[in-house]
Amino acid sequence: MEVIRLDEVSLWRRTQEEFSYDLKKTLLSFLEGKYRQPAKKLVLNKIDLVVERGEKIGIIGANGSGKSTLLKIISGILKQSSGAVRVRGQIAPLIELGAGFDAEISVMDNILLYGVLLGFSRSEMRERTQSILEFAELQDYALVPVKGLSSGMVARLGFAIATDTQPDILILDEVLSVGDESFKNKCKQRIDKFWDHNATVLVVSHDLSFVKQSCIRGVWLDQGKIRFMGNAHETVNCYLNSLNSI
Ligand SMILES: Nc1ncnc2c1ncn2[C@@H]1O[C@H](COP(=O)(O)OP(=O)(O)OP(=O)(O)O)[C@@H](O)[C@H]1O
Repeated sequence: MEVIRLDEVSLWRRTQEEFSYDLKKTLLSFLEGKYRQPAKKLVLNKIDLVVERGEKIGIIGANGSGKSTLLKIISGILKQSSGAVRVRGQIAPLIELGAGFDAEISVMDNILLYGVLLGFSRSEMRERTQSILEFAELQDYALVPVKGLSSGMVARLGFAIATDTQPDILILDEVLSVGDESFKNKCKQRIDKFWDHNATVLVVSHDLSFVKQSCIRGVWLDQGKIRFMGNAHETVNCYLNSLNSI
């Protein structure tokens, strides 16, 4: 059964330089007749992707190739400029490293907040809090504001929350690159559990051996385009070969 379908999905984003334009400069250049349209970049370029229920897909590629953006489009955080996106089933929240949490409030309150956003009642979430803290190994940090955690700890918290709720579709961004070895193993086991439950898993990772080991299919993104798609081994090898030939 098809759970995700992207047809010719493209996304344009304004380039970062534009953010440094201040209003006065823009107005002045406009008055002088020199106004330029803000530069835009094609971040995703006609992506076609069909994901079947239960697939485990690893998304790889260079920095800036569009991997996280693709996950955001699938999760509905970003809207494509053109093309169609269809997703069937409950999708886990995509919690980016560092973002997504309120840094000023405690770990516990962030867990409750996320739960409520996901539609769980407060009492239900209170029950879940313990298992989330335990999995993330952050029991001693329950009352610490998130800004007091290391980036690896934030990633662990994100992973623990996203995977505690048994979603149909699990989407993970880079979490495995940040966790230490023992946490990585725990993550792998949990991901395997999702596999057993026939959940669909999409992972962005720079950890190519993880992609080879734990994913069935691989997608290699290159400058916003799918450069190669196939079984995970083939995809990783193809990507590595291209790096070696530079
Ligand atoms: N908030 C933003 N506004 C404008 N452009 C952005 C924004 N975030 C990312 N981009 C641009 O979109 C492109 C793709 O970024 P994306 O984060 O999806 O890449 P990535 O493959 O996940 O990279 P990495 O491996 O470094 O995490 C890059 O050119 C980046 O500069």
